[in-house]
Amino acid sequence: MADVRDREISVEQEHLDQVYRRLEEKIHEAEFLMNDAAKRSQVGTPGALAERDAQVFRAGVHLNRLNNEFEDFLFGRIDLLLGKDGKKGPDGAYTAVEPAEGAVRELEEGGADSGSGAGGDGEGSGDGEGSGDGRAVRLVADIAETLHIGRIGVLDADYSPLVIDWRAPAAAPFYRSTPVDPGRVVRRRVIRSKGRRVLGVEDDLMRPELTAFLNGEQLPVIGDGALMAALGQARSHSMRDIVASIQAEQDLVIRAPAASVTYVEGGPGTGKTAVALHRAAYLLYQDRRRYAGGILIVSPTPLLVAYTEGVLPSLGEEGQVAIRAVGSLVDGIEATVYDTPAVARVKGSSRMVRVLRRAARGALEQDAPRSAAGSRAAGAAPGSKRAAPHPEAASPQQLAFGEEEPDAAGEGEKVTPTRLRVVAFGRRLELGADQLSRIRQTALSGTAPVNLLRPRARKLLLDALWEQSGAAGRHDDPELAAELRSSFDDDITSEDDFLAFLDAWWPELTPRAVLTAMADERSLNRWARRVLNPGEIRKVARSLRRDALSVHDVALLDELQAVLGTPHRPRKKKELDPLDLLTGLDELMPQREESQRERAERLAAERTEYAHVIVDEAQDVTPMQWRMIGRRGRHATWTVVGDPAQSSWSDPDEAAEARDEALGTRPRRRFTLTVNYRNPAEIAELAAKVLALAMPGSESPSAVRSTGIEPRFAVVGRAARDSGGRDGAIGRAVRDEAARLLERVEGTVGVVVAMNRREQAARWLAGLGERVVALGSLEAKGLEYDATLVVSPAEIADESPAGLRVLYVALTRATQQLTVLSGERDDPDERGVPDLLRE
Ligand SMILES: Nc1ncnc2c1ncn2[C@@H]1O[C@H](COP(=O)(O)OP(=O)(O)OP(=O)(O)O)[C@@H](O)[C@H]1O
Repeated sequence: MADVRDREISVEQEHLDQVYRRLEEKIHEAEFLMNDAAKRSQVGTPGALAERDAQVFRAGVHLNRLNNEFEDFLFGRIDLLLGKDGKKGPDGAYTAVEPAEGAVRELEEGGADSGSGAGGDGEGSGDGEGSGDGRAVRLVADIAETLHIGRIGVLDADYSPLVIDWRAPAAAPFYRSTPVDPGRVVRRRVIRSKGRRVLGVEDDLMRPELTAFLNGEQLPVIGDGALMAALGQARSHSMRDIVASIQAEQDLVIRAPAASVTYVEGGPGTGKTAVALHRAAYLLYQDRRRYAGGILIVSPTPLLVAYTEGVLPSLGEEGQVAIRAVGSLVDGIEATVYDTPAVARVKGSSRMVRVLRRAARGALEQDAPRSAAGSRAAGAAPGSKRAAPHPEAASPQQLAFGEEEPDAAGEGEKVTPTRLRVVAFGRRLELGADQLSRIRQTALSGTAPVNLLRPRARKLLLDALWEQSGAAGRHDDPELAAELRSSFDDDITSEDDFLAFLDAWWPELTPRAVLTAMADERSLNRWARRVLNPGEIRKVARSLRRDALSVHDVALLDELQAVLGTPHRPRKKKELDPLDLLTGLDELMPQREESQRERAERLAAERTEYAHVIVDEAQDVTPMQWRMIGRRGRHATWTVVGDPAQSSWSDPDEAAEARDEALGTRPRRRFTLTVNYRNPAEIAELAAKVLALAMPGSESPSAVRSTGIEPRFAVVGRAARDSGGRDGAIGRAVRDEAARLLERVEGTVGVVVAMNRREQAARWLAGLGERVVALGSLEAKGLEYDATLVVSPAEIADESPAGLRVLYVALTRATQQLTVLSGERDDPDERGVPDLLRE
């Protein structure tokens, strides 16, 4: 068998060598193009420069891709029967899925072919031996086509396919074929290679009943379990692509057409995130022009973004796809602070829409500090100061979630003017507080964005002053009257005092300024009356007095941006070199046109709407966040990926309503993933107990493998507590167990604690190295580790109304080993099993 394996490896090695020779040729071509294009820079016309830029850009992308793909470039192969009515695709391969009539023959043992067709639809399968009249027959077939599958397609010089791109239609059978429904595939092979060397091959036989021949020799089959090998590998802090082992039910989702909304549900570890990322790459491959509008992937945490962001480049896709955490969806802001569950529940609720609308209007009359007019609303510098602190200090729990102490310093305060005085036509005119207030209310009637109403307010002020001046009745001739009015307006609006008044009375508000105004409890009380209760108002106002923005504040800022609007400003002319201006050279020099690359980069940076939006861990998106995400995909198609059983949001119905509003009336298509590829059966079984408590009646996905290693239960002993104090004892127990797990696994260890122990846990683990990390329960979403230590299930479950579901998430992060550490609150039994995890 070892001989056959070696021979098969060298067969694949030969093919890989050929592929690399071809790739090298292509690299030389790309380099030649780059050099050639660079030479054109001598030709100074703008057209030639733009053409050169475009060429360098294309060649650069090509070269970059080719160089990138060199790792693990070729990973699959399928050997196929003759196809029925197949068409050749652009990659030179046939796309027929079903075998042709007569592709499979019956062969009498020791005799000649019977010639009967047993091809299509698995006809002729069964034990493949014996015939009705007692003679032994075998099913035989010739391999008609062999395809190699890789990260990108490579054609030979004569346009025959050396490698098929994994996303091409001809590659689909590599993922879809199963022994139950094999189509044309006889043998499916996964090739493991590193750099230019083939390390191994693993085969699955899709038609075991068949004796197949390739070039006159029987087709050999090597080992099995490429998927198992992939699943058993040690984990690092970045996710790997699954391109070599995508399973049939996952492939259906990845290749689903991108019309409307695609919903994907499935339990922990069923590959939802992996599928979402591969789908982004697939969509770009299918229709690059359509997705030039960009694909946005929304992730719940920056940790998950960091974990997943390497997958797309490994699939050959960069640039068109933006992966953003939900706390970083507004440009210039990266929120990582979490509000307490009680505050998050209010800030995430769609009730906030009314509060924000009222606040945006009310903030004009505030005595609270405002940022300078003209600064870009949502782009206000993160960390800019908030209002003076409330006398009440934040509760310890809030500090645990919020991290930051309330800001101690006040700020230069501006006061809304209550009187306008001007001189016009030699008369002193004055509007008092009541008049000004009436004018403001009139200007604010309707729903137009507040910042766009300033011209209307200005006009109303001038009308009131004009009326007071008594000049209105001076001329009967309408033309003269209009002229007089126009010179009156000019007079007033050129007065510095008037302009200063307008700036102070109707400043351009930024979302950040309004949020700051909401930190004042009295003001918030006014704006939130009959929408929030007094307890909620107090908590929200207090949380807003913290210096750093929370993840939930970001959706509020985005909503405020929509409510306030951004006044149109003419684009600034490009700055010219002063020397050129002096010499007049600027007039002679052709303006350099924006290169294709610069334009692409600028558009990507300015992009606020996308052609396709993928929402990962959608079960956690709050109603306010759905509104924010919805604004980024008003004309998009969507892929929404989630698991209700893992939701940390307390009111799923409200979130579903907001989601439906964001997605509009587009038709929905649903997929469910059913197999857990992450957890061994032993861990999945334990987690299922919590699922039964969290969501009675819901089904857990079936685990695909088992390791024979049962979860371990540890307890912080009374003796340890007595000697070192409670927290000291837990800390020591956590550190010891983490060190034990580090010895037992090759890869990563995740220690999951309740949110308010986050910092504490990081200190407990200090010095144990980079393979181990401490995580707050909400941060564990979507991540995975070789081993996980879950600290005090009861603490995690009691954190919020959704605590049991958060605990379910924590228990489903391990790929190999799990330890549960209980404290007193967990009420462990004599085996150390905490109350929540007992039968
Ligand atoms: N077809 C596959 N081949 C190899 N590995 C796979 C396959 N499908 C999933 N996996 C692996 O299983 C693990 C879980 O996948 P993923 O994180 O995408 O699951 P998920 O459904 O998003 O989980 P959760 O809901 O817990 O976040 C990952 O390590 C992923 O690489």
